[in-house]
Amino acid sequence: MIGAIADDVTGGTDAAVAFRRQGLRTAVYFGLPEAVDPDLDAVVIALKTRTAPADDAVADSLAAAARLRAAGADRLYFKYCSTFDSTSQGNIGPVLDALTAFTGTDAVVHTPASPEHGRTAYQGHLFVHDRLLSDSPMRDHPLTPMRDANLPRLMDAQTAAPGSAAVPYAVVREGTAAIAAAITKARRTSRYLFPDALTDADLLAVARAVADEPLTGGGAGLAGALAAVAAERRGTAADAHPEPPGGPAAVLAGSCSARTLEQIAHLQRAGRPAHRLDALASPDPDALAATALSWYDALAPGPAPLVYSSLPPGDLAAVQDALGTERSAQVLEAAIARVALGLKDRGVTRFVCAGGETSGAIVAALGVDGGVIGAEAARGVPWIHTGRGLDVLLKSGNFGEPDLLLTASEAR
Ligand SMILES: Nc1ncnc2c1ncn2[C@@H]1O[C@H](COP(=O)(O)OP(=O)(O)O)[C@@H](O)[C@H]1O
Ligand SMILES: O=C(O)[C@@H](O)C(=O)COP(=O)(O)O
Repeated sequence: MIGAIADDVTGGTDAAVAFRRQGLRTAVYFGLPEAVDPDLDAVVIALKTRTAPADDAVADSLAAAARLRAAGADRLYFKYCSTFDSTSQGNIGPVLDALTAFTGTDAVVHTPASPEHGRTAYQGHLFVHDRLLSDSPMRDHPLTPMRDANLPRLMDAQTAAPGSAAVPYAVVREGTAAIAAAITKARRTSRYLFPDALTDADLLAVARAVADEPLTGGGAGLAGALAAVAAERRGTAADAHPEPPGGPAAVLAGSCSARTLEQIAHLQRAGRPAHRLDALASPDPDALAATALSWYDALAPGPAPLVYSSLPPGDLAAVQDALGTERSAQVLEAAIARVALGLKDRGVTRFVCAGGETSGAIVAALGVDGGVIGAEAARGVPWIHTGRGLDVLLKSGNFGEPDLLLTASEAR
């Protein structure tokens, strides 16, 4: 069994669907489950550790690792963001340091490269489509602004084991044997190795070289490639295509990522009713949620509404300057989570959520502890059928076409 630990819930569903696409029997859990079904091929435990204090992130990740190992996971995967979302305090470094000790390995091959999402790695640098990570909109992320694109340097700033190294593209292009030889040599001096990858074929060549390592990690790209190797070994058939769910819907957005802002604009141009949670007007989650729910109660029956806090970089900076980055995020996450609970009480069963931290707060409030992976509304963005009469779509900030929030919440 492959056991994956994801640092947020959107990343967890992205990894889970990458496993399931290859035909692996996969489950995703939000938070630490009481028990893990041992008859699965892949299990993802999605946590909310990306921006937590490093000690908490380490403790939660180790608890998840122990649970996965007890269920029979002989290989662990640490799923972090394809844009390497982290700060110099972590949490990718501290969590990988702890998992390295847990598994007793001496080197970890990991890469955020996910070519299907436009993330590629070349000469140890991470690109988002045609730009370096540090020139992409990720430089303005509210919690993890990414102002460097050099992966070994980013890693060295947050790990107790500096000396991270890239496996250059010239080696990756030669294929699995060359990659394996380079890893054997590099692991004598470096704990963390970042193979370059421009295509899914590159990731597959890397996956063949590391499929039996006790610990690997990165984005959904390498996770999917490892799943392809596992499926190949056991002759598993690729997955069928399930239908998206129906039911009363609402869109909840707390992501300030460029793509989410486009998707919100698209939704509003289509005439969807929208209400913004304004933390400057009232930095109180209860008051913000009460105002939003009164607005909802006054709506005439119609298409799924949007409740959001998302703002473009300049307006976002004004809120963060006034309230503090951490406090404004906490207030808005708590407010949107309370709105979700209120909407559930009012009969909404289909929640389209934008943003990883935001989605983590929403699933916790709804008491959703995981589910079955359903149809993909966009690449890496599957519906989760929770088995509690609720279906949730947890969209990573930067994923999906501009019309995703609109189409996913259409009447069905
Ligand atoms: N108007 C705002 N002011 C300050 N922080 C905000 C605002 N809107 C959203 N946030 C916070 O920004 C963070 C966005 O992160 P997240 O939900 O993970 O989105 P993404 O998937 O784009 O990274 C959340 O913590 C959210 O509460
Ligand atoms: O790898 C990715 O880009 C996503 O799976 C992911 O981790 C999503 O994080 P958010 O953008 O914070 O939602």
